[in-house]
This record gives sequence, structure tokens and C-alpha cells, in this order.
Amino acid sequence: MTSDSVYSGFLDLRVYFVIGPGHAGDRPVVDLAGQAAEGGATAVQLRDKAGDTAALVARARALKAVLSPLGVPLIVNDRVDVALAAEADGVHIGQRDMAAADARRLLGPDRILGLTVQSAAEIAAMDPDILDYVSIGGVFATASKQNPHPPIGLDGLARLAVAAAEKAPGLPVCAIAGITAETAGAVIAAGCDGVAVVSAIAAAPDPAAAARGLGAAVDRALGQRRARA
Ligand SMILES: Cc1ncc(COP(=O)(O)OP(=O)(O)O)c(N)n1
Ligand SMILES: Cc1ncsc1CCOP(=O)(O)O
Ligand SMILES: [Mg+2]
Repeated sequence: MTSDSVYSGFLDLRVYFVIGPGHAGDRPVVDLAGQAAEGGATAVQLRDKAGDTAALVARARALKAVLSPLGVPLIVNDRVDVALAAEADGVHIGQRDMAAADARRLLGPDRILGLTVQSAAEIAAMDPDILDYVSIGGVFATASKQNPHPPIGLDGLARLAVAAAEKAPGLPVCAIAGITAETAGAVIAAGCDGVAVVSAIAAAPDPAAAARGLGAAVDRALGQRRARA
């Protein structure tokens, strides 16, 4: 564990806010992330596909300074080097990013490593021993990212969540793409531990209230799932 990490080994993905300058409109990324965390976002990812490296490291450091006192981990999209430079809590990678084994070797054992999976084959191929979570998607249509694959929908999500649980029992699972407070409950009912969102928070007039609403929907659905188990 890095001395400044807020990650204690328990990863709470209930409301995972993905944010970067490309998603923030004219609002500062750090303000949006801080408001989301105040409203109950449980994890934040810096996703900046266009920024130069110096700006990325500076933004990651600024985010870390706001999120750490709130106990909310900062995860950097794609960039292991940026995460290490800014002493972020972890990294999220996809199938076209650095191999998970290389990312884990560079990050060491204590930082968070998350992986996008979009098919049963990708789940079969993943090594759960080096991952802290998987993100399944894209679930619904989204305007926040051009996805090469059609949305998998709730049925596809449920199938992949089962496959992930069979391959890696206990590995936290979230889902991404087009998720709102209205659909968050169904995503949890499909077998996920949390929802990853951009616009449900970033485009909301009150990001803290949006995060609170998502958290309430997720908690309600988790409670119903536990009651059924
Ligand atoms: C939580 C979460 N899930 C999925 C993604 C997508 O990652 P990736 O497939 O590598 O695509 P890019 O975001 O890098 O364009 C994510 N970033 N976060
Ligand atoms: C980063 C990413 N990866 C797959 S969809 C997506 C963006 C999801 O954004 P939104 O929550 O606005 O649909
Ligand atoms: Mg990526």
C-alpha cells in the first residue's frame, strides 16, 4: 500500500464517476469530481484521451488532493505512467491498452487495476489474480464514447456478469455506457456491484445530487438483491 493511498483493499464501485475535460463542458473537472464525491461517488476515474502528459499529471494530482480527504480513490484511465507520477490509487485499462500483466508489474501489488470486458471470450482470457475489478460494457447506447460494438443490453450484461462471477468469484464488477439513475437498479439486478457513469453526473445541473440519486438507486437494488439471496 502506498502511504498516501486511500485504497484499503475494499473497493466500493457503487457509484464510479468517469470524468475528464472531454466530458466536463465548461465546468472544471476537479470541481465536478469533488461535487460528485461530496454527493457519494465512491470512485473517480480521470479519463482524458487528448491531454498532454504534463497536464494529465497535474490534473491527476489536483484530483487526488480533493478526493483523498474524502476517502474516494482516484483511478487513471489508460496511463500507468500518469497514475504512478501522481500517486493515484489505480489504473483502468481496456483490451487495446497495455496488457494487464504489464500494468500490474509496473503498478506493484497495492494499486487498483481495473479491466474492461465486453465478451465471454475476454472474461475467459482475463487473469483475475492481478485485477481488482472488471467493468462490463457497453451496456446501453452512449454519446460519451464511440463504441465499436453494439450495446449488449441488460440480458447481455447479466450473461457476462455470471461469466465473471464464475471465473472470478468475489471480483467486483461494474457496468458502463448509458447508465442513468433510472436504469442503475436494473444494472445491479443483472449482477453488478456498481455503475460507472459519465453523463449521468457530468451533465447534471447538480452533480452532487446526481451522485446521491445514483447511490440511492444502487443501494436500493443491492438491498433487494440481498433480500432475495
Ligand atoms: C469503468 C470503466 N469501464 C470501461 C472503460 C472503457 O475503457 P477502454 O475500453 O479502455 O476505453 P477508453 O475509456 O480508454 O476509451 C473505462 N474507461 N472505465
Ligand atoms: C468510457 C466509456 N467506455 C465505454 S462507454 C464509456 C462512456 C460512458 O459514458 P456515459 O455514462 O455518459 O454513457
Ligand atoms: Mg482504455
